[in-house]
Amino acid sequence: MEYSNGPVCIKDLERIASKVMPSGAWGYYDSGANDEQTKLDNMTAFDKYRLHPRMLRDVSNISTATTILGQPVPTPLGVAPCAMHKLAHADGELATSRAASQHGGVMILSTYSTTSLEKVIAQGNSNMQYWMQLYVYKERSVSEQIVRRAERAGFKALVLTVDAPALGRRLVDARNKFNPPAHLHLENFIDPEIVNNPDGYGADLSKSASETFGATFGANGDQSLSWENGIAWLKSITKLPIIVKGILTAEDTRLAIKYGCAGVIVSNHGGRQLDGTLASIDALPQVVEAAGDKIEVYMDGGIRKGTDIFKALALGARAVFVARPVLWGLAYNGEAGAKHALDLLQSELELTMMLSGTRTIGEIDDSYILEPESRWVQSSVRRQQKKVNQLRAKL
Ligand SMILES: Cc1cc2nc3c(=O)[nH]c(=O)nc-3n(C[C@H](O)[C@H](O)[C@H](O)COP(=O)(O)O)c2cc1C
Ligand SMILES: CCCCCCC(=O)C(=O)O
Repeated sequence: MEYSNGPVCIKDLERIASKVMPSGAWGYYDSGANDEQTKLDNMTAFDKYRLHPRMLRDVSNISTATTILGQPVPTPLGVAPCAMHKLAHADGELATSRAASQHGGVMILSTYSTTSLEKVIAQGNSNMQYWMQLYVYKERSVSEQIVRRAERAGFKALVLTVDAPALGRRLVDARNKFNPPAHLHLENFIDPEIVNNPDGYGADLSKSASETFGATFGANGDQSLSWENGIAWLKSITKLPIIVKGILTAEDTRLAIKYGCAGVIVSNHGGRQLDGTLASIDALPQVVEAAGDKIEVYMDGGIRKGTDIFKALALGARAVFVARPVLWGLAYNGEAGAKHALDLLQSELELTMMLSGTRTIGEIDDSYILEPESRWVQSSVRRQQKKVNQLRAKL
């Protein structure tokens, strides 16, 4: 698809990626679980929160600088962990890492990266923090060695994904009988020192092609993982801060505090795991309230515009992460495309801040947002409904 001046929003990138990617890979990136209710809710739920901007403030200088885990970063916008960036572009995670470095902030690298963690972090600079995403395996030594490598390479935190004891049921992948192309490798498992049977972990994806890769995923993960045997174990083997990804409730937030986590990511895995949960943005307030000032709260899921980022920050997220938009950028034009996706979101955030009368991230709070139950939103909804009814009556 041709855009004379290039894609001007994330939706443009999505359309292009859907055209240029092979259908199996596109389906894998795009799909949510089951009816995809949660995947869709993640995006549409933002619409319920209306902005409540203030005028006539000096907005000649806007800064998106903030701190994450006590370290300064130029922006609260980061890259969520995604498996297999080489499905989008041959340069894969190297391109994403270079793009993210020009932009600054946090990049979370998936364990199921198609580029080794050492190569990915080598593309970074002082504007960047890299966090390593983990799944905990039955064979704990495999997880432990990934932790050791991440520590040696300079990753600043570990992100334990807790919403995937098994892969969600993604009907598109099932229909497509999707398996990644055989030439791709899950490079973090290609290390004879750490994994006795790298192919058992899908390292050589051609070897797992006879079964679905979801089965490969499920076979190794420790489904008995719990707060006691998982978080406490991880804390016993590393000094890196632990962030738990996939939290949707106040109850689990309190447990994350109890077990000494540094932060939680409010996430439903982009709607790819349990279909029917709350949209991330709707789950955020209860997590923020339970977290107080004890741990940092981040969120991902459905962010496609600068106003979405602003709304998440207003509801208490310290930072937000995007997955599919970056993959779409990568599919469009490798490193430049991934950077384009991040640049679009960053510039839209800056514009939203300016138009809302906020100059710093610290100024953005819930006074800039009207929650769905607010009487102003309700009366606007009622007025719209009345117009719809009048139009219907004329038909
Ligand atoms: C193709 C794809 C692969 C993903 N792989 C991982 C992964 O390896 N580990 C993980 O914790 N989350 C993974 N996720 C979930 C994302 O980190 C994130 O939670 C979610 O996609 C955010 O929603 P968004 O895509 O609407 O931005 C993946 C998501 C996608 C779309
Ligand atoms: C054997 C590779 C499985 C990768 C699963 C990654 C993931 O979390 C996803 O949502 O997809």
